[in-house]
Amino acid sequence: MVPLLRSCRRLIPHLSAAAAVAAPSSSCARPISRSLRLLPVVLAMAAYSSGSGAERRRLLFRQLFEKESSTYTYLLADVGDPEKPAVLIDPVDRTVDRDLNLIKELGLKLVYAMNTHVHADHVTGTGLIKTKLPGVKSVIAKSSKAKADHFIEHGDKIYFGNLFLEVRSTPGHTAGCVTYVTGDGDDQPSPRMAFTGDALLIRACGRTDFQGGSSDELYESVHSQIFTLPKDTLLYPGHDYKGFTVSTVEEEVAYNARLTKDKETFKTIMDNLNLAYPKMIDVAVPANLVCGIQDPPPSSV
Ligand SMILES: N[C@@H](CCC(=O)N[C@@H](CSS)C(=O)NCC(=O)O)C(=O)O
Repeated sequence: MVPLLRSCRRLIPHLSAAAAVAAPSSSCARPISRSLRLLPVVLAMAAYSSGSGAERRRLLFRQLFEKESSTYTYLLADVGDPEKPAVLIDPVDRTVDRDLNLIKELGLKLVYAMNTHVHADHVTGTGLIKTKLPGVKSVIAKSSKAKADHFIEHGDKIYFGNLFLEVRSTPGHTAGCVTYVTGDGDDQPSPRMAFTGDALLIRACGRTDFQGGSSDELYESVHSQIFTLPKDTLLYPGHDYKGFTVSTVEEEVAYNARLTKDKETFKTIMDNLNLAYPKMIDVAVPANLVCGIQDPPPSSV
């Protein structure tokens, strides 16, 4: 396990360890009562703005969709910080202009363009974003063996303003998959939110038949790193092919069609998915290993 503050100091050099531990929460926090938080309308709103009191207002959250690959990109920002620092999780090259335009309209400062893993079905937008906004740093797991500015490991924290994402290693769909989880603490959004990439899809999960995939490992990853989160944790997948947008730990523990089974049954299900290979796999994987930008670009070779 990596010391929790190791990468927070590494990724945000201006933030001291002490400041990271004792990130101040606003004195004008007005907590929502527990009973109010149980009302369905408030739960529905949590998909767009998570947390209680000041922490809820600090987090700006958008779920964005790329329809050709059915990929979700997530935008999170700390709008309680004067600079409004933001992160993008799993941007797609085709929708980079849409995402950067939104970031500009909202007055955010994009700090990190992050991937949950080396995608096989689309080209990541992280390299293109870096060419358009040179200050932005790309982030991916060290275990992915891909190129990026920052390599994260299990237990690392990625700060944007006073908010942070905790890194949980969730291999199985690919060897280098991670899940990003909003911070645990009174000054962090509640309920927590987990960005699962392709480890966990709503009522399903990522396939395990290439890129170092392993159904055994995926089962362990989801059960140990995602299903152990608080049951009200909001789960945001990397894709959805059925029209779902968000789930919770409680829902998936009860209803996930694959991961509610015992491990041997799960492995049999995964061995018999019989899915066609992603159409773009031969282009996407080599491109994503170098942040989506090939050097020199394919057209000039
Ligand atoms: N048809 C799509 C690829 C669909 C696919 O294989 N999706 C992956 C995630 S992207 S590698 C997956 O894990 N699916 C699990 C499932 O149960 O569908 C294309 O050709 O791009």
